[in-house]
Amino acid sequence: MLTEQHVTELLEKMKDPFLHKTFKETGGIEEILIKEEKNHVSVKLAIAKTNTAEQMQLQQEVVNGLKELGAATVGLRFSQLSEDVIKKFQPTKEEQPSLLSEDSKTKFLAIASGKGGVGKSTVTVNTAVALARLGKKVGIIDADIYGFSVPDMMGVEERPKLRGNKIIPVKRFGVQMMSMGFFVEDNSPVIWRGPRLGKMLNSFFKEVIWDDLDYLLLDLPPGTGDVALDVHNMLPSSKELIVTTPHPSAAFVAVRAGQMAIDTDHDILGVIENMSFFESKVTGEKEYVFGKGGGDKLADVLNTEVIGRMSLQQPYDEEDVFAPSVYQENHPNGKEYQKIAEKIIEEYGEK
Ligand SMILES: Nc1ncnc2c1ncn2[C@@H]1O[C@H](COP(=O)(O)OP(=O)(O)OP(=O)(O)O)[C@@H](O)[C@H]1O
Repeated sequence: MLTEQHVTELLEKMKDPFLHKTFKETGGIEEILIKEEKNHVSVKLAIAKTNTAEQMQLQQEVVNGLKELGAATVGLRFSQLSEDVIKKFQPTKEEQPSLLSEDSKTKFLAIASGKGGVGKSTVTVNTAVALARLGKKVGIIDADIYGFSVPDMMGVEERPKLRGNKIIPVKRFGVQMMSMGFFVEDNSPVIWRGPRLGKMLNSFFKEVIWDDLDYLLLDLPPGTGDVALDVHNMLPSSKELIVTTPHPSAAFVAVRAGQMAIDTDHDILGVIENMSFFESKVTGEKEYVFGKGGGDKLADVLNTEVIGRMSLQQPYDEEDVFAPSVYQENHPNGKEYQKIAEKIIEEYGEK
């Protein structure tokens, strides 16, 4: 059984990534909480610089270490070590400014679902485009590494360019994006396992020249399996949108995705009910093809609200613009996404 002593022993040996001193030396272990019934460990560590790429690396190390000790889920928070302690150990090198650096103003928003096919990637892409339409600088990381679809949905055929050994993201409709899809040939399957996967995701944060982002949206892998959990644990602190269809069984599995967000210390910003209804073009009548109430039920259980309901409808066909999943601004779903984007901006306290 996992005990506080085991966790302490593990953490005391690990090092602060900037001071290169163990947490035993820096006194950086601030809190260890174990929920025995769920096999969940919550840890708070003080480090010399928070919200950096180094923090992510450490985050991964801590999570892997705790899982090896037997934890099923891990909640990890970081805080700032006091100036006095930092001075005592004198940092060795200056860190480069990055997306995850202290002065970064980028807000993270992850999009999750209980199962595949409910429209999680469609929601990611359209929420990003809607934020960009409101003048925000937006990026997407397609963290659904095995099931990447963002470039395809946005009709992107070009690949990112390199500057030195850094990658410049591809941009369309004002949205910068990075996806595993750019690095595989001919749509072949990705057969990587955990560590390499983690490295790839890490490099999407560290080795990409993101252009001054206001928002970075992350399309998470569907479900609540190992990959989804690993990705959750690797992400910096972020808010989440949970996507479901109105069908009761879809909403039921989505509860678990919501629970995973909570267990990994991510706030749930709201639920999006996709494919809520079909509206007849002829009579304007709504038909509830997949049933009713799934989104409300899910929001209820997760103590949040439904912030958007999308009709079952494809974007309009356009002759000169190819982007199979991007709704136009005047499309009913496009308008609904604008409302969601406004709500997000409000939630992040920008208005
Ligand atoms: N509101 C909608 N109306 C019509 N089709 C939709 C709608 N939302 C999504 N779709 C279609 O449903 C399919 C699945 O959507 P999407 O790929 O976004 O789901 P997903 O949850 O991300 O799936 P996965 O996680 O398995 O990749 C796509 O073909 C998409 O175009």
